[in-house]
Amino acid sequence: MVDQKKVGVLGCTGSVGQRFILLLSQHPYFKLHAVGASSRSAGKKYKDATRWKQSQQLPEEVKDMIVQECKAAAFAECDVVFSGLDADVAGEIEAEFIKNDLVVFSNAKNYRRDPVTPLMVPLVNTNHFDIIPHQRNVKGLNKGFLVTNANCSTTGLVVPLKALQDKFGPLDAVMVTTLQAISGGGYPGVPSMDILDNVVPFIGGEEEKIEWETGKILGAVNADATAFTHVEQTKVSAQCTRVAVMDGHTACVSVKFGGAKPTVEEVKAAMREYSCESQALGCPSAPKMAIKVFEEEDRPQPRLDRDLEGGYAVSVGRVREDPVFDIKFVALSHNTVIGAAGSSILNAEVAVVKGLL
Ligand SMILES: NC(=O)C1=CN([C@@H]2O[C@H](COP(=O)(O)OP(=O)(O)OC[C@H]3O[C@@H](n4cnc5c(N)ncnc54)[C@H](OP(=O)(O)O)[C@@H]3O)[C@@H](O)[C@H]2O)C=CC1
Ligand SMILES: N[C@@H](CC(=O)OP(=O)(O)O)C(=O)O
Repeated sequence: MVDQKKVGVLGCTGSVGQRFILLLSQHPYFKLHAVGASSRSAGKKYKDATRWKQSQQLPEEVKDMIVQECKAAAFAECDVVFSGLDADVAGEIEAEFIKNDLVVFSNAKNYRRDPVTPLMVPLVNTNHFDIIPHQRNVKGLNKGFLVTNANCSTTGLVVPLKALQDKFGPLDAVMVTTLQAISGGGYPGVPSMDILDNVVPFIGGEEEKIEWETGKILGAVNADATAFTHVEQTKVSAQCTRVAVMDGHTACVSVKFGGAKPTVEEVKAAMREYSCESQALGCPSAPKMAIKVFEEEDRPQPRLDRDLEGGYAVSVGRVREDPVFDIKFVALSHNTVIGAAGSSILNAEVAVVKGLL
């Protein structure tokens, strides 16, 4: 039995913020204590500040919470602060929280490349928590620390890649084409007249994030836990598109192995058997199966499969030989659960079990 920790949510009114509110309602480790957003929302009751866009009801206990300005003083009692802030403001606001020795789990891109900050996908690299004592030294922190989670498309990609890397060694090349849901752009997101009856073949900065973040996430922490060693061998090429799907990012992936090419059945088995630390630690949100491998020739599909394991698992299907690369497959992940808020929450659960909180 874990003593419930008081948690805050920054950016509580947004697409990711709303998902935090839902996932934290009735959470065994965490109790929502404070919520923050911009000065447009501050001072209002949550139910009046937010345009609730989730298919589940707004939890009763959150409706009348007063939205705070995103200042550390208003969150001083929180054991953990989850950030779903717009990247334009996340850098400065999260820095102020860290300076005040708070624990921040961020969804924003601002500190993902920081050399002492983990870029963590909870189904892949929770061992990167090992750097936290060093981060505290570098930043002069006592109990606070900062962990970021990855870009949502990167998240859905690196889970199957990690299963393959663990089993068959470092990969040589990965080519990925994404079909990304509109909720990935926040609310109100892409105008309806741009996305209906259409595919938009550009998401600013997305391809570069996938190509860079993969190497840090699949990499290691060095021997004295002071730096991350990126995987340099695996070259990643990404093309990203926005499609008229509400939630759930699809990725069409081709892989070239560094060593001998495994069979399709060996690849499927490696993914089915893959397990990770957040599962081994018994974290409440960890999926039973990190990767669900479909045999049906027309799966996974966002509408049918995005909520598998509450959105915390990655679905893979159509595993087959690639005549140019070695193997190709389709992966699907829920962009606001395992791709965003759920990732932060599961990372924080691991931190609780590891005694970092
Ligand atoms: N959506 C997704 O699938 C994913 C998103 N992310 C990242 O998560 C973050 C949030 O994304 P998303 O929820 O989609 O974005 P939204 O645009 O839906 O929400 C942004 C939030 O930031 C708040 N905000 C804006 N300006 C300020 C300010 N000046 N001070 C304080 N708060 C402010 C907004 O509050 P208000 O309502 O008051 O304006 C709102 O709560 C981004 O950094 C995004 O890149 C990461 C992975 C996936
Ligand atoms: N760009 C992603 C969501 C996102 O905000 O990503 P990031 O946190 O890497 O900026 C999408 O459009 O689906």
